[in-house]
Amino acid sequence: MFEVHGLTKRYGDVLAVDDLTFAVRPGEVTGFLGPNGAGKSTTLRMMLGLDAASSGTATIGGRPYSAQPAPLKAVGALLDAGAVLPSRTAYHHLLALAASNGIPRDRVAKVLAEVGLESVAGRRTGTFSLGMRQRLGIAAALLGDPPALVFDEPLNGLDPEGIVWIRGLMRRMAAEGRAVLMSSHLMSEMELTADHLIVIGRGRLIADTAMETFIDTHSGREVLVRGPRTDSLRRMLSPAAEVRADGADGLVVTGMDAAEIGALAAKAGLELHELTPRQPSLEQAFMDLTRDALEYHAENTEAADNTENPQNTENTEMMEASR
Ligand SMILES: Nc1ncnc2c1ncn2[C@@H]1O[C@H](COP(=O)(O)OP(=O)(O)OP(=O)(O)O)[C@@H](O)[C@H]1O
Repeated sequence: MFEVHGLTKRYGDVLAVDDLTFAVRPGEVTGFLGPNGAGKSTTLRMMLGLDAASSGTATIGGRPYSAQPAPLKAVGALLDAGAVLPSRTAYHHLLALAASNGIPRDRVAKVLAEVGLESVAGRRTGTFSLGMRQRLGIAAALLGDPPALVFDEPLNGLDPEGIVWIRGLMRRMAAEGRAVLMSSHLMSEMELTADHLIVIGRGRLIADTAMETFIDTHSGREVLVRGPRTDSLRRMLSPAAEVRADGADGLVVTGMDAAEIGALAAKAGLELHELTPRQPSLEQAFMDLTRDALEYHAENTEAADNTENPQNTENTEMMEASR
């Protein structure tokens, strides 16, 4: 549905997007991830014809955005929720968009109901909260009932109910066969929402893979072990596994599974009080993968404290060349 090929953007000396190639499939929610300044918004703007590419192409359903006869029917997008005339009511904002794209006016009421803004449809958007503006931006994206949707940080400003609603909406849009591309820094939400991930760092593609594969490959599986004799346990497990302390009586072990650790402990006659495989998270996998691509980070962040993950060097293997 979306195809990006060799997409590159230079702003003077800054290479914001560097030879990006990827595709976004229909029927899936694809998460678009990258640290601050990685080039996500620039890529989305080029895909939507809001910025000219220095080189490369971006198409939606085989055509560039500028060649779409009715753009809102081809792709719905929320990039900047603030980009609305403050003096216009929500209803008139959507009505103007519908009129300029040949969309029947009854869609306006439908999308206002869909995003929960019916009761404030007659209010000027200048009086809207950030979350209300986000909902209005989503209504605009849905207006043309398009087969492709792009959302840049759609969760900004949404309350917990709104976040759960967005999750359901994205899943439903994908289940209806649409291609959904969504950027967000909220990893826990992304993990619940996306099927596939495209990760960029410093403008370059660093992963293009299914969510599950991404987490499995980029996050060392950990096992929490507790017992009264952590010193003996540590000696027994390293150097075969990577071991770090967790409180006075615990160890977090990477590189060995719970069964192996349990068997070794039993053989050595070491008492264990806990042996728990820990579910790796998208957040951990993302931080491990993108540590080298961070441009802006504070000192003493958790990312800097994490132990090294030897799998980081295998980033390029994650890219599915066949896609
Ligand atoms: N109009 C512009 N002029 C000059 N540089 C720009 C412009 N727009 C973006 N950049 C630069 O391009 C790079 C990528 O920015 P972009 O906004 O695309 O990143 P991002 O991944 O969306 O970041 P964030 O997660 O912080 O929103 C940054 O170095 C940014 O400073």
